[in-house]
Amino acid sequence: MKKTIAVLQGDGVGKEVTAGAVNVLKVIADRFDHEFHFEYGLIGGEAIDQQGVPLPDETITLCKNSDAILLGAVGGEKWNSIPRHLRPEQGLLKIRKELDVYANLRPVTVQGALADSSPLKREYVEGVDCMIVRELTGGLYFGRPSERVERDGEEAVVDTLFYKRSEIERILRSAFEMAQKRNGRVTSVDKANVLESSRLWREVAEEVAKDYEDVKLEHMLVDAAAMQLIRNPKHFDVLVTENLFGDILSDEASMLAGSLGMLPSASLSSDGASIYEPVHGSAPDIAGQNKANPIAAILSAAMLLRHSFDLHQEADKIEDAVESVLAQGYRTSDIADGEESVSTDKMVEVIIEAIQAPVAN
Ligand SMILES: NC(=O)c1ccc[n+]([C@@H]2O[C@H](COP(=O)([O-])OP(=O)(O)OC[C@H]3O[C@@H](n4cnc5c(N)ncnc54)[C@H](O)[C@@H]3O)[C@@H](O)[C@H]2O)c1
Ligand SMILES: CC(C)[C@H](C(=O)O)[C@@H](O)C(=O)O
Ligand SMILES: [Mg+2]
Repeated sequence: MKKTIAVLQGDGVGKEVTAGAVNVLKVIADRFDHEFHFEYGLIGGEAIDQQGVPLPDETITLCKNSDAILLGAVGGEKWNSIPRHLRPEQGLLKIRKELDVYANLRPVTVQGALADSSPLKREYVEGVDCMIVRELTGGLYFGRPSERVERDGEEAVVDTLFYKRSEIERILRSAFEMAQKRNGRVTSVDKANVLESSRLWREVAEEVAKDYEDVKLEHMLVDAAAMQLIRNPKHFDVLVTENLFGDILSDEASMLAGSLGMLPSASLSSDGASIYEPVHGSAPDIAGQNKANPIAAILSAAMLLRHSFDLHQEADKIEDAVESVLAQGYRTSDIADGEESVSTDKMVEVIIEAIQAPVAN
């Protein structure tokens, strides 16, 4: 198979972990006889430094002409004081919008070998297998106006939580379809006791549910969901929610898996290229130290193979390799529990060795 993959490494640890994921994909291409072309593009702080904008037009063109996009992370201290519309994060939001990748899948699975790395007890987290389906191109992040205003003679501010019915419906359909392939349960998370947007969300969820009789729908308020994720994480199969709630709940859920450095994601559009990126950010506190956990980025590459190229055996190979190195005891410092840890590069190296290892008969 011949494919072009756009690589947007971004800033901070984004560069380090994406380099690892690209190396893993090269090894997969070799082993399974595929041709992957990697084309690099600028995004985030690096793009601001080189071209004055967080998402140059060439990057958009590159992504639109590629079969899939592997992204690292954007942002960092250096760009924190520039105007908001020019910040690295705006580049990320813009590429998501340009490609219309509205369905952000964030699987939360707990590796058996890491069940003691979570702050929760092993019995609560072992066997957790939840799919967070986060709406990614609407809500508060994109609603207008979003600006400083003056009210009653003082400085004030307005952000807008805006959704069209069609935007709510399509993400809910993605969640129901996902549940059909999984364990048949959808938890729709909202704040319908307060927000009008959530009331419409709930109405649409009820309507959509009629088309999926094999799926059981429940509604949960977001504050309660945040609590249930800790109290009884195994309760969840597919958790679907709007943009901001999904952002927050997925970082929370990462602690079930032991670290934010473990969680991959896929951002899918209905047609066109999809984006694959770790859930975490540029981690300025550990950037440049060869310390970041590359597993979230590597598992994102596995999601790329599965969702964009239909290469399931290849994706399985990567996921099995990750599982096996963790079982052998390799840990980056975020999951080492104070025990001995390995560098980013070493973790990538052992994962690649596990991929290349001959299959036992
Ligand atoms: N998708 C993205 O590009 C993305 C996502 C989140 C945050 N950000 C940006 O990243 C910058 C830093 O944000 P933050 O510090 O709040 O969030 P962060 O996700 O970068 O880091 C939060 C914490 O998790 C740790 N961490 C993150 N990834 C890790 C990894 N792979 N291995 C080990 N530890 C890891 C960090 O060291 C830090 O302690 C900000 O500019 C923010 O806007 C970008
Ligand atoms: C950097 C930020 C805009 C982004 C988001 O909130 O979507 C990040 O937190 C994420 O989860 O990908
Ligand atoms: Mg986030």
